[in-house]
Amino acid sequence: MQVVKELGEGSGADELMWKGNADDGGAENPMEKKKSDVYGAEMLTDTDKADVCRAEMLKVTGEAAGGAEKREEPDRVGGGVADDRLGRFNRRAVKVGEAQQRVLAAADEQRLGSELVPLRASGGRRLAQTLHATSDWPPFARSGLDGYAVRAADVAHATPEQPATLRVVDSVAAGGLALAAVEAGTAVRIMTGAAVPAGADAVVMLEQTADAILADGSAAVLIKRAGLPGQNIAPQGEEFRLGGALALPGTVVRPGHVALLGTFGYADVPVHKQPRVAVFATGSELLPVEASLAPGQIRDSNSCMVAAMAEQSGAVPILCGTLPDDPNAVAAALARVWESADLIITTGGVSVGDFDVMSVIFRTIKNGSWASMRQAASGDLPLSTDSYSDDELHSQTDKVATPIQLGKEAGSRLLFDRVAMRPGSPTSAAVLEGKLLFALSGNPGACFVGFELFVRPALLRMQGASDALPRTVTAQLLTPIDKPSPHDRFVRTRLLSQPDGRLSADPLAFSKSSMTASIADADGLAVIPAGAKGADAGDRIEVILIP
Ligand SMILES: Nc1nc2c(c(=O)[nH]1)N[C@H]1C(S)=C(S)[C@@H](COP(=O)(O)OP(=O)(O)OC[C@H]3O[C@@H](n4cnc5c(N)ncnc54)[C@H](O)[C@@H]3O)O[C@H]1N2
Ligand code: MOO
Repeated sequence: MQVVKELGEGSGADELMWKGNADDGGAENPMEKKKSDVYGAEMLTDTDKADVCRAEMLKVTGEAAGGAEKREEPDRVGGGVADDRLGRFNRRAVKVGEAQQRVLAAADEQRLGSELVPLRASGGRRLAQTLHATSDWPPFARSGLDGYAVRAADVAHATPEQPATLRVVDSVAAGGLALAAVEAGTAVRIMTGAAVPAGADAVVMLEQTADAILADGSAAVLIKRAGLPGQNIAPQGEEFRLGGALALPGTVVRPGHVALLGTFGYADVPVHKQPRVAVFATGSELLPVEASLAPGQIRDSNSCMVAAMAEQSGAVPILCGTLPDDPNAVAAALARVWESADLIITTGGVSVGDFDVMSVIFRTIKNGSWASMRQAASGDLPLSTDSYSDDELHSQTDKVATPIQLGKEAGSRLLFDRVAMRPGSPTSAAVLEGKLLFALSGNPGACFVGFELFVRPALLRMQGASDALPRTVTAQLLTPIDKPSPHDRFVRTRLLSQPDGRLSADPLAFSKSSMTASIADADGLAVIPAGAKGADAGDRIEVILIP
């Protein structure tokens, strides 16, 4: 025990981990140079680093090299200090694209059902089925102007000097129907939007006519401009034919769709249900937004930011407040909210610190002991993660009346607990008893990026979006991003239009993982691929658009 403790406080492995994963401020780590020299850390992947850490720890604890594989076995809750440390570091980084695919596959399994909402409330929702035109549109040949419905043949040669004279047989307003048909030598006065009377095949605008009286005293019109068949008439079915598709499932209902659906009589619209998203912030340092600052404490800004982002993704956030750095309290809270949420997001406590509670929760999911922990934390067992071994846990759970299922059997599985990206490398995701759980970093910048890359796509997919991944554009980088990184980097940036119409990316200052200042100004996330160098000014780079 003593040896392990010493390792924890001063090992090169730990410092290497710190260096490799802390945000851009990591460059200021005074140990950086030394550790890079020893391990070539600049280009180590997280997996490499985890391996180095593991190897170092196994060496110190006296285990054979082959023991490393043994350590891949589930690390059990409460398995002792050495196990705990191994569990903390044994997190293999997956690439962003792979992590997104895992999230989308899980979200596919959790697509939400549909509901009918009033048309007025359908804006921003996603259609649950293809909607069709319920009639031709326009439903009748419609005048585009105020004027006279005529037979084009009657006015084919009309000029101001030699106008065509037509007897006016009727007048029709929008919403009405002419009683008389247009026959040779006659016209019907017509208003914009009215149905063109039978017999007419052209409408002449009022400005090209003059009123007249015939010898018999009846009303007439002088047509002073030649007309062509079809002029100023919107034919029936010009825009849509009965049964034609208006919009496909998954389409976001925009104002234009609302207009279409209103046009075709969809008073109620079938849309995907909105995911209910529970949002917890973990961290004993967190104060509610309305509280005054106290020494060492900060306000919980992540919860509301995440809630706003969830809303922007079509979800209904449920703000659940802050949780202390106590795994049992977190497990109990997750269990409590599980019923009323479709997806759960936590922020903070996901790294390797002593109080990183979400890492503990994720380890139980990873090793299949989540259900035990949940049950215990919910009050059925007096469990404390560090006071019970796994065996003790199981022997106690055997005694409870309702047999519990272990995590995997109950539909819980880890999707990833580390991503090869910066910021947000500790971002973790799991399926928790059939529902998606995301543990975003507490660092506001990393929290934001984690949401954009993983949570938003999940929420969109649950609402039926086929194009759930973030949209990207290509832009020219305005200022260099020099720092090499073993992981892809996602740098908050402003997007500007150049005179030639192309886009340029202007990386924002104060854009470290821990910083909040630049989030509000960001139009996009500049993607700087992993590599020994960053990116030069003038490079064409990919930028993820922030909605
Ligand atoms: N030894 C190591 N330390 C750290 C590593 C590592 O690999 N080894 N990773 C670093 C990286 S990268 C990140 S990112 C952070 C992630 O930390 P957590 O996600 O566990 O977040 P916390 O430690 O809880 O908080 C980090 C930071 O953010 C503030 N915070 C937390 N919650 C909120 C909130 N709701 N609203 C506003 N601000 C919040 C918190 O006070 C901290 O300052 O870990 C590095 N460390
Ligand atoms: O760099 Mo962490 O990955 O700061 O979010």
